Amino acid sequence: MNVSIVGSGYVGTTVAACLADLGHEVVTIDIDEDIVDAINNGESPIHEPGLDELVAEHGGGRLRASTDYEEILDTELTMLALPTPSNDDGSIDLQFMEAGAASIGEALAGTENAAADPHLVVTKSTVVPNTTEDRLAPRIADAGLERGADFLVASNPEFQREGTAVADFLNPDKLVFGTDDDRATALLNDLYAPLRKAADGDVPVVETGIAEAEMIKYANNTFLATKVSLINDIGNICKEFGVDAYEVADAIGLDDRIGEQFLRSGVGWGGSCFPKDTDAIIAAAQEQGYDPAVLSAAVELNDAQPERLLSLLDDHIDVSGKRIAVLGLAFKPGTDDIRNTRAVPVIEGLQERGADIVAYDPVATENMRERYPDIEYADSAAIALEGASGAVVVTGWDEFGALDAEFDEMAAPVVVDGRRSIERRDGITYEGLTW
Ligand SMILES: NC(=O)c1ccc[n+]([C@@H]2O[C@H](COP(=O)([O-])OP(=O)(O)OC[C@H]3O[C@@H](n4cnc5c(N)ncnc54)[C@H](O)[C@@H]3O)[C@@H](O)[C@H]2O)c1
Ligand SMILES: O=c1ccn([C@@H]2O[C@H](COP(=O)(O)OP(=O)(O)O[C@H]3O[C@H](CO)[C@@H](O)[C@H](O)[C@H]3O)[C@@H](O)[C@H]2O)c(=O)[nH]1
Repeated sequence: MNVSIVGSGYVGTTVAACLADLGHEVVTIDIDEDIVDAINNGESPIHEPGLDELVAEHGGGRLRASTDYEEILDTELTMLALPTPSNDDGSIDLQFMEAGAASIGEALAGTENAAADPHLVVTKSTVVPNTTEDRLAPRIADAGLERGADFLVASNPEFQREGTAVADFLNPDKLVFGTDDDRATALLNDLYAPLRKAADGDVPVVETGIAEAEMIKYANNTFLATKVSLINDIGNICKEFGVDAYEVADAIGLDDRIGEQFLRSGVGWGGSCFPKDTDAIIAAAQEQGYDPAVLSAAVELNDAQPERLLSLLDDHIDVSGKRIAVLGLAFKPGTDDIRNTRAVPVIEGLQERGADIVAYDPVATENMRERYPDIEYADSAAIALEGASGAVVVTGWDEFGALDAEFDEMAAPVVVDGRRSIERRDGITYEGLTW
């Protein structure tokens, strides 16, 4: 199939490279010329395991990039993989999606191709229910196009995670096709046929309505975010009783109804998706007159975990004027992404207390330096710990688990672990956030 993808960021580039690898001819359209040049030169514009190889193999061949929306005319379907950030009040900002939809409409309207099959426009981005229907289809139609005759719309949300995006896309738990027209469903089936054939096991396909598909994405993300907040709530209770929350989590995870994943308690969830998507669906629900109490509580609890971490440090030392090591800056291990990382409230809490911060992360230092140029960055965890009067673990990088003699170099070995990365041991004052 000939496929176009508007927006060549994390999702657009990963999906494009994987679809090219599965045999489709794919073109991505982005306003960023550096991204376009990189892809055409066979270089991945983003860091994701496995993506470099796919872009190197297909870039400039079955995978191309362009700044020109006219490219979509040679394709049967176009995916919208544009950003859906938050407005100041947490609600979804649809300006990029509406601009992209309008550009698609203008490109399609410029053709003499009225006799051809209608072009399918698929919402890949995460959008609140009814966005495709109420906000995107009308923008496409604004160019003088008729829905059903000139174009169709569908929703096909994406569930990939950062750090495992390629593997997640190629072996998904499920595919969700939100459509209101059999022709759209047929095109999505054709698009994913090679993936379903190549996947490790059976891939269930959920055929549903467009708004249902949009909501499935929010239900998925907010369920997982709330699961982490719930285990954090349970973990905070455990800490009060001197009970090990990880032993408790391992045990309840054996119950299939609970499941073992997303039960790691600690300093909370961050990243480019959970915080923004939780805020967006809460705001959208409130606009409809419904206040989602559990989701709001999940956010409130998540916002409080970094301060709990710091108050455990306060129990042992007055950090004012002291050198304090922050271990881990990325929002999770395996990425250099610092969007909504819990390291930000931790750093700001330490700054408010007058601490002298030294931060370390194996890959996210440069990103954090742009945001906080004035704090000290160490080249290794060992250097960060040297002379420090306290350390906090914010990201669960495996290498922190191997630290040992390095603690002997601290001025006062107080360690507060927000990710259960480090084992309790003699010679250090150790506090686990929930154990
Ligand atoms: N990042 C993830 O892991 C992930 C996973 C699942 C779903 N999502 C969702 O996918 C969507 C995209 O997220 P992302 O992380 O890929 O975003 P991103 O910011 O990495 O990429 C978006 C791209 O769109 C380009 N762009 C902006 N305006 C444009 C326009 N008018 N025309 C063409 N290109 C334009 C930007 O230059 C950028 O390269 C969001 O809704 C997000 O919530 C993200
Ligand atoms: O037991 C756990 C699991 C996760 N987290 C935290 O939760 C956040 C999110 O982690 P993860 O879900 O692995 O990362 P993302 O790449 O943000 O992926 C989520 O967001 C994407 C964008 O919508 C979705 O596509 C994915 O399915 C969804 O998992 C991170 O800060 C983790 O540290 C915990 O604290 N404890």
